[in-house]
Amino acid sequence: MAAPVEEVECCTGLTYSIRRQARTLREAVSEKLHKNKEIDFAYSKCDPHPFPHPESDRLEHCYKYGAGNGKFLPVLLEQELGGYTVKAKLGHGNFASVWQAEPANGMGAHGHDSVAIKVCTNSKKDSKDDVTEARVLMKLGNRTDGRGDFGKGHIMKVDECFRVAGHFGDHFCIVSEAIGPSLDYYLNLVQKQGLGSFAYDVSKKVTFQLLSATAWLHKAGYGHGDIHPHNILMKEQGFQAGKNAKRYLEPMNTKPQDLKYMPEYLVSCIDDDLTVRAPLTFENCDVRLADFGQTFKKNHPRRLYKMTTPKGNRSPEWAIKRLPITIGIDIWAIACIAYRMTTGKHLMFVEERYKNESGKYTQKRTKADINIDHMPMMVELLGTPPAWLISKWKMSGLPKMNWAATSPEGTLHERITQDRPASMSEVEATLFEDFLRKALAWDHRYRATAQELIQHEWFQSILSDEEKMALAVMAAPKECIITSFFKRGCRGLRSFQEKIEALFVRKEELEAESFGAKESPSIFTAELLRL
Ligand SMILES: Nc1ncnc2c1ncn2[C@@H]1O[C@H](COP(=O)(O)OP(=O)(O)OP(=O)(O)O)[C@@H](O)[C@H]1O
Repeated sequence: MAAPVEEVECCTGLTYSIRRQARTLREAVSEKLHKNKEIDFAYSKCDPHPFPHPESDRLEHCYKYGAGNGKFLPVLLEQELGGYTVKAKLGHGNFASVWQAEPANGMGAHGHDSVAIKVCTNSKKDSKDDVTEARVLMKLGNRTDGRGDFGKGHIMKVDECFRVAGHFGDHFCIVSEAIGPSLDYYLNLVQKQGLGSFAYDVSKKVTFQLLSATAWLHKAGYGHGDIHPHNILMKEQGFQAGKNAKRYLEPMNTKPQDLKYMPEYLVSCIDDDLTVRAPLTFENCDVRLADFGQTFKKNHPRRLYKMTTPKGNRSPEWAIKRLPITIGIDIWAIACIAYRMTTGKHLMFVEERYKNESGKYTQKRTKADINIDHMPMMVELLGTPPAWLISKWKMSGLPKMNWAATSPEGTLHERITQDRPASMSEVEATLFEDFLRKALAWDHRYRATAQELIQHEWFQSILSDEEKMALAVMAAPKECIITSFFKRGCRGLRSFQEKIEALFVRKEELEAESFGAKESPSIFTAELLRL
């Protein structure tokens, strides 16, 4: 008779029963560790917020200071920071606090009398990303696409970087021009004013500028990876942060052992105050794409350890296993933002935290839990995904769907009809739907590129003659542009000698701009032979 399974020895020399016990023990330990981790996490996050704000919890939490990794540098107003004097707080995110500062002795090296200093957290892992962010932004600042750099002006520029010593290691600081409030500020402002959404042409213009910045960025070989309203800043001439209030810390709000690492007070930032600004207008809206902390090379898959993009703006690639994260995630996020600006409603909204019985937000939801809500929402809105994606659906742990019953078109059309602003005509609504469908293609390989989307008819009504011309140049094949560039160089010249010289000058100019390296030699020869 065969021996009972428990008694059989496996290749490790242990009986199955011992292995099973060991596994149970391991699982119990890991569960306990996980629970402890959660309790610790929940403990710090669920501490009473030092100053619960009536509208938001935008004041950073005390746990962002204490001992450890990933903590902020305590900064106070009027403090000296790398040759600048801190004047006001501009905002904070998960990985940095941002301060408006003035050069300690007059005008700064880059001609700005007021700058924004992004003081990054002390974590080594984050610091690597911050250095990457600064390096990429500096590199982008020096890059040209040789076609007039359409869209580059809407990308934030970096002036300089330095490091400051903190309690637990160095903090990397990035100095840039102080730009203005974030798009999120204006979205909250229109909500508060009861307008619901931006004026229709304003939302179109912001989307267009955002797409042109993204098109330039993608052409330069990078994806942004974290496009959301907090990271889209609206340029304001002579921008000054609004009044900052000092909120003095009380010991009861902080852990006693962390007290010595806390700043004396926290500073409320501009985004808290929704009373100081007028809404955006078509004339004054000027986008700057900021926060390149998650930027990635176009052809390299993204690292996933630090994701801050609002979950509702994430593309299906985030949830479906073994799909590459490409620059298509930027396009998806922009489409979601465009919908919110135009209609005042979220295209897809998922709760990022659990709520307790009294309706208060508590811990963060897990990624899997969020996907279970988010993905069926996508199906309902955009219709049935392609067959290959359905085959990956199940292994990605997503909820079972009755694919036969899902509508192939989805409810996007009905949603637009229901949510569209009164100023959007029937024709415009059709164009808007077409724009969204192209940007929200399930398959990232068939999703429209930023370059294609800025040429979309939906934008035609708001484009200036200059912009139309720039778009035509971008759309023209490289060969045509180079040929006309050589031809223009010889225009009006009579002598053979002058024409040859002009062609050589143009050739050198092209080489200097490293534009059309492949095409220009043959076109140059052809033009030379034509003389
Ligand atoms: N140059 C600037 N001018 C004006 N305000 C700025 C500037 N840079 C950043 N801010 C403000 O500071 C906030 C936080 O900055 P940023 O998004 O770069 O921080 P982060 O920690 O990397 O954020 P995230 O958590 O999104 O990764 C922004 O939402 C914006 O309001």
